[in-house]
Amino acid sequence: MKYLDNMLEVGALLPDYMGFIFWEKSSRYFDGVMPDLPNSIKKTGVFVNETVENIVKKVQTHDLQAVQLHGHESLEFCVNLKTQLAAGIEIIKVFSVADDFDFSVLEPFEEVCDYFLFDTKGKLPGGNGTTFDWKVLEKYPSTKPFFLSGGIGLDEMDAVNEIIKTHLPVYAIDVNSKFEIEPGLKNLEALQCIAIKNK
Ligand SMILES: O=C(O)c1ccccc1N[C@@H]1O[C@H](COP(=O)(O)O)[C@@H](O)[C@H]1O
Repeated sequence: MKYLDNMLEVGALLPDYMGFIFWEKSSRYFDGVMPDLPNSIKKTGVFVNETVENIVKKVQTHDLQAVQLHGHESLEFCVNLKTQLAAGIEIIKVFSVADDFDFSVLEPFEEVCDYFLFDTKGKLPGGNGTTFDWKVLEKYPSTKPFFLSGGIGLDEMDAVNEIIKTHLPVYAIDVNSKFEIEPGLKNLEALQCIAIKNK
């Protein structure tokens, strides 16, 4: 999210999480003032290879409840970050997935991260607007809940509903560029379709 009025409108739909991109190179880069949002919404900072110090500052300044690590953050980095964040701030570690994704890389992160997030490997660290072949998730070896992400739009909703019905621990569906009018400006009408379906 990037624009104040748009944040308030989307906030009224009560998503569980709302994301703010703190990666300067993104067309969705957020550098504004955080509005008052319903308490149930976890304000989530999205970071790409940022320093622990800067992440902690953003968490405090914007009263974030979760951080999404969307770069090549190492296990050591995550452990260090955890010690610097107040208790209860969630760490969501992103992994960029291609057909040959090696799920064994996840195991060391299980303890320190609250959730995994699977996004599509692409040119950009995130926001590529493309899906990956969710069949690779059949090899998911863990019970750790994960966010499913990467190019999810209204056209993917049937497939989303199918994957939710499987044994996989899909915790949340993360939508971004496919629900936008322009980068950072979310399409309320499109979001309302899924918000209503979820009630
Ligand atoms: O959206 C961005 O600009 C972005 C930049 C850097 C890191 C992450 C970013 N977005 C995240 O990417 C995924 C997938 O987005 P999409 O549906 O493919 O557009 C999502 O988690 C966004 O938060």
